[in-house]
Amino acid sequence: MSDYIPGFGNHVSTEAMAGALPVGQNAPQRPAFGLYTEQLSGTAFTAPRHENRRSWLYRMRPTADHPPYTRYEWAKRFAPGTVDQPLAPNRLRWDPLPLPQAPVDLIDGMTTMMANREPASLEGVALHIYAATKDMHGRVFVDADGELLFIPEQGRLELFTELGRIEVSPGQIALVPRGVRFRALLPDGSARGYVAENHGSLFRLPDLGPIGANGLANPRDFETPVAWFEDRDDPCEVVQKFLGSLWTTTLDHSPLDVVAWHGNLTPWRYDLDRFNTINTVSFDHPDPSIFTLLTSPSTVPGRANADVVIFPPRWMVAEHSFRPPWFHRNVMSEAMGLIRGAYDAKAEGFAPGGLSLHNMMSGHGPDVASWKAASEADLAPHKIEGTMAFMVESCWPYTPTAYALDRAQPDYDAAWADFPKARLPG
Ligand SMILES: O=C(O)Cc1cc(O)ccc1O
Ligand SMILES: [Fe+2]
Repeated sequence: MSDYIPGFGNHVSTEAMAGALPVGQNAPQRPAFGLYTEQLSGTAFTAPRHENRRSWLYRMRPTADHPPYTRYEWAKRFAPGTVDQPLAPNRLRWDPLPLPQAPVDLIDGMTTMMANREPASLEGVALHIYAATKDMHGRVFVDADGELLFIPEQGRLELFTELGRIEVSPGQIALVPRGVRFRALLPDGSARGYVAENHGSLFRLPDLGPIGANGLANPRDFETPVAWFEDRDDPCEVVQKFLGSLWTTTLDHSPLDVVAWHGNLTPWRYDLDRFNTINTVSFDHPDPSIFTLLTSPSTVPGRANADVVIFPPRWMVAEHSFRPPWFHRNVMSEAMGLIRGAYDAKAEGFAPGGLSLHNMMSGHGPDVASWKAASEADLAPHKIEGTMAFMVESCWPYTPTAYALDRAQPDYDAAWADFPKARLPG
């Protein structure tokens, strides 16, 4: 569908028409072909160089030329705000959302499940689930509140963005930067998956520390699309998420009209099967930070605004150890989803497309069946196959939306009921 340029955070130069990209400067007096120059900033102008992200866009019309936005009255489950009554410290889990019966596109098929902080604080993360059955026609979406990490679970997405076209399948993820307009098509007729909306510092690859220079998600496996544009003079609605609400305006042309661009603020996709999973070859279950794919640091060193962690197929070889996740209480808050297969800490009730929330300090870990099986297992090397779970772990506790809270599984606590009591000697 598109050509891609390998690498994470690289300074990319790409043009869909020869001669569109200025050479040796960003803002020529008269850009080629009468194009308009626009800088799109993902970090403050003055961010340290190694964190600074921006791209220069050369487009057929300036983004500035648009009528006023008014409230978008549809997509009632998208960004409705979270519940405002005190939140009980309960563990929560959700069954997958059904695909809509009627034709619904990605925008109207979005359900916000939980969020923390406010977008205006430039911190926090929201988790949405999309379930869509129709291409976006005659409209685009743009998120001023954060970058969007798409985690498909069913069906491919074609993301036609201002900076190029990305096809992403279940088992891959894709990122659309804050402020980049895009249209989503569903080549398989329907699609379902998760979106992590990051209001905080931009996702980056984690430091590897003693792991060394290689491992986990390797930079070369991220793919950025080459420039692509459409020259369309028919009406195009722009739906924008801004400060937690949805807004709409209509242009008389497609804003996907960027003929060339250069910079390091880019969309990308990544195949989760490329993740170089690292784990114990001796004993005990390492902290799940060993599986960090992306991190959005907070202002406190080592305490992430959001870590995106995956649990891929892997060999389990730990000796004399309880191999699945241990029981734990975490100062960080954990939202989890499942892309395929089963998760090794939950024998039942956590289905692909489902979601769970273990907020700050809530006791959780293996359910009774997983605990029993792992406690009695023969500890021969064993490969966990056909699975892909993920976690968006945040230092900020999540609050569900009213829609999500109403639909949480009623019996999730039963996952940890009826553990036999320890038998002390004497
Ligand atoms: O709760 C979970 O299932 C996520 C998780 C996985 C793991 O391997 C260790 C700790 C942890 O929170
Ligand atoms: Fe956990």
